[in-house]
Amino acid sequence: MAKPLQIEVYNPNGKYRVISTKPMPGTRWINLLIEQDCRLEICTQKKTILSVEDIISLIGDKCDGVIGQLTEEWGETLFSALSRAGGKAFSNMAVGYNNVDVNAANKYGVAVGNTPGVLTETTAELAASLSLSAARRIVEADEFMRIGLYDGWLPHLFVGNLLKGQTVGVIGAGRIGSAYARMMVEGFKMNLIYYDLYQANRLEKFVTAYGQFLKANGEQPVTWKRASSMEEVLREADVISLHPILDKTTYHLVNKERLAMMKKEAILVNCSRGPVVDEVALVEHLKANPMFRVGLDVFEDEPYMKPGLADMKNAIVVPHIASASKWTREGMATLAALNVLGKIKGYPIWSDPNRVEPFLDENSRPPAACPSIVNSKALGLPVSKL
Ligand SMILES: NC(=O)C1=CN([C@@H]2O[C@H](COP(=O)(O)OP(=O)(O)OC[C@H]3O[C@@H](n4cnc5c(N)ncnc54)[C@H](O)[C@@H]3O)[C@@H](O)[C@H]2O)C=CC1
Ligand SMILES: O=C(O)C(=O)CO
Repeated sequence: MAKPLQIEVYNPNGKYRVISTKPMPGTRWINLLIEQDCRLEICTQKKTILSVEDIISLIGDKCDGVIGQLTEEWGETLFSALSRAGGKAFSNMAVGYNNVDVNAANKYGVAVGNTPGVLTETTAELAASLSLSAARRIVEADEFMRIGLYDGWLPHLFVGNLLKGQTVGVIGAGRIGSAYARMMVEGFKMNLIYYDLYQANRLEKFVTAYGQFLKANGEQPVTWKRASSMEEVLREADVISLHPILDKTTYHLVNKERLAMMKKEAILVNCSRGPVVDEVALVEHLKANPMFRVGLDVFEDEPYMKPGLADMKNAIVVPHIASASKWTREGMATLAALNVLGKIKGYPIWSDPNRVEPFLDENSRPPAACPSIVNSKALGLPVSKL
């Protein structure tokens, strides 16, 4: 038999057994669970990505709920194991849940939680950082300094792109895409073109009002346009940031043909999910177009990069850290724990998963509701009247 995974146990006599497959930042989430009669077991095994077998061994014979991670494959096998152990609650510590087979969860009556809202600005800030770093070649220049190549100011040294007055393109103007668009429009006075299946009304109103403000102050107003196709964004924008969910419709959304439509000196940023971009095609495109730059937080075969990507000077690569601010990560842990706790306690579902502040206030008790359950309708779960 395989050796049991290392765990840390809180409140051993608690009535409900809750597993967290990873230690998570902060202590509020731990306290909220143990105050509500949960025995909490946190897997502390030194293994970054747990296998399905590892998680089955953690679930064991009795488990009321699991807080899991986006690196885990939550499908038929795990939901049936959780259901056999009496569990009806699972939450990803993430907003994206492409690692979860929601149909399988529905089949076993397991509620699936996620953590929207708390990571919107933090993730958008990383996309903005990558955009700026790529435009101004900050990583290349930093490396140049460190290896002692700087021997004096030169007119051509690390010349990059000015953002002001250029066009920012957003594909997927939901929570994060809209927050990023506002940062780039307001911060750098870029014009906006976006593509989404739905109209981003609030974003359009914001850019209109900001354009009027600039005009009233004698400055060039910013503009917005909702593109009728993704290709229109690719052709027109100077900086393009990808923020859709990952599903069948967005797999390899950016492929060889679409890369070829982009401007030769364009910047592409991906803080959504790796498979939204065909990474092999991207490496070829970067090789053929040295002035084209990318900023990547996510990769097609995480944690690996496709061959050649790491050698490209026109690529900035960071290890899936877009939501990694202390406030956000602690908030994500709290929301994930409250999703599981709420389902165990039979609480209703919070009516607006984007309005998460009441759950995050450290100085008051969180509402008696599950903050965000993605399959609440399919499971017929009641909605909170709060
Ligand atoms: N790199 C990181 O650490 C993080 C990555 N993410 C990723 O970002 C994604 C988006 O998060 P949110 O903005 O909170 O979600 P959201 O649901 O608010 O926004 C997603 C948007 O994509 C649009 N969309 C869906 N299919 C599309 C298509 N085929 N073409 C164009 N647009 C399409 C939707 O209409 C929606 O407006 C998450 O699902 C997750 O995968 C989120 C947080 C952190
Ligand atoms: O929340 C998500 O979807 C992430 O990728 C990590 O924050």
